[in-house]
Amino acid sequence: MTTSASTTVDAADSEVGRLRTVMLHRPGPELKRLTPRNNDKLLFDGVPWVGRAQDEHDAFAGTLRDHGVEVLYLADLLTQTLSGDDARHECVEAALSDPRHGDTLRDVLRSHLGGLHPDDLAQVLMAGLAHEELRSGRGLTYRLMDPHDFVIDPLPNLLFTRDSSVRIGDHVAVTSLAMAARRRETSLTSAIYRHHPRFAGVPEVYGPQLENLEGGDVLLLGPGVVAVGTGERTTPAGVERLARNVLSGGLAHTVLAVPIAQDRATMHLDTVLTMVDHDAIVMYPNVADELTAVALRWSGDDLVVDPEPAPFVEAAAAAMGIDALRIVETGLDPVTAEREQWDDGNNTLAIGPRLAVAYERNIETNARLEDAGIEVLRIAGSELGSGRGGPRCMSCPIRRDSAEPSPS
Ligand SMILES: NC(=[NH2+])NCCC[C@H](N)C(=O)O
Repeated sequence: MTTSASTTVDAADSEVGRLRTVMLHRPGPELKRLTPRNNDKLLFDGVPWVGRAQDEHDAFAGTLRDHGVEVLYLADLLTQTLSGDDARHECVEAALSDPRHGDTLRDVLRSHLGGLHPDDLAQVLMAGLAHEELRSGRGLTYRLMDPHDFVIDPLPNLLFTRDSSVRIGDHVAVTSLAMAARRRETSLTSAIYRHHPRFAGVPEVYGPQLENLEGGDVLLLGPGVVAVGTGERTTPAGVERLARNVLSGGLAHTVLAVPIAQDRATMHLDTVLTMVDHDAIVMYPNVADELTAVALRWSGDDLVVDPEPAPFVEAAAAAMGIDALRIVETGLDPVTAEREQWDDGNNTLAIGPRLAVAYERNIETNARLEDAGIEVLRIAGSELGSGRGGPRCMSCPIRRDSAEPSPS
């Protein structure tokens, strides 16, 4: 049996090593900005009941803490980070880089943000700023804006901390988000990793100015093996860049590029499969059965791309050095599977091998997980789920025990 090596450094080399520290974002005022007019643009499928979403999220965090996981909140880290001038400057300039502003409004905003206490600045950077909240607004842009417009757009998808940064080994990849509604998120995560003392000096293996790459597409299949989905969010160029950086830096020996359909239902690889044990995944058969993978490796000083794609499950097992991946299928019949996939039935968060957090509503998938020997910690997600994300994408592991067998 594989045992885990306990670690004291921030690192992760799998999706299932015992989870020690995680970064979450408790939904806040940015969710109150969602209306039927803007929810599509802001990538939510509805208008959540914010108080209930917070209760659900608190229960999620409570479940993690009950299992010994340290929970760090993005909002706290950001507020602490913003007490430094450099971080403040970076985050403010990122908010002001919106070409809609024009010079006059940008100057007004710069002086408004410059006067805010770190607590208030963090709130504005996360929840945005409505036209009517900027009392000092002036100039043509300001005058012609609709009173309902945002001078700074809110970031309701901060909730999905998995997407804006990923641990790969002891490095961090700050990603490059594809959708306009999310792009500014990485200015905040980037500032946290660069300037917060908790993360001082963490080596970076990717950055927000690079080709599109989102954390929901990145799966650490096991030590040395990284699968990266490419579809609606991560581009093939993003996979190639990450592979180059990860392989040349010795953080992995194989990267598997996994094409997925360019659909909302399958926006990230973690919507169709996630790991629940060292050698087991939960996956959506309607899609995942057809998945292929192209293996990338490093030879000498260049990327070597396998000439032929292989079925994903076979390529994954080969790269991981195991006979086969055990597969737990989403749902029951194809319709239940489709419903439970949509409700993030595959988007489970492993706290350790064979121990996973899942939305309670995915009854059939959870039953199948239990039949396969996976303990399921059920959480409510009726409101949280309206952003189309589950326990995995609402969590960014900072530290997991290594999945490598510990030396005996
Ligand atoms: N890794 C994930 N599955 N993330 C879900 C992100 C959902 C978010 N509303 C978006 O569209 O970006």
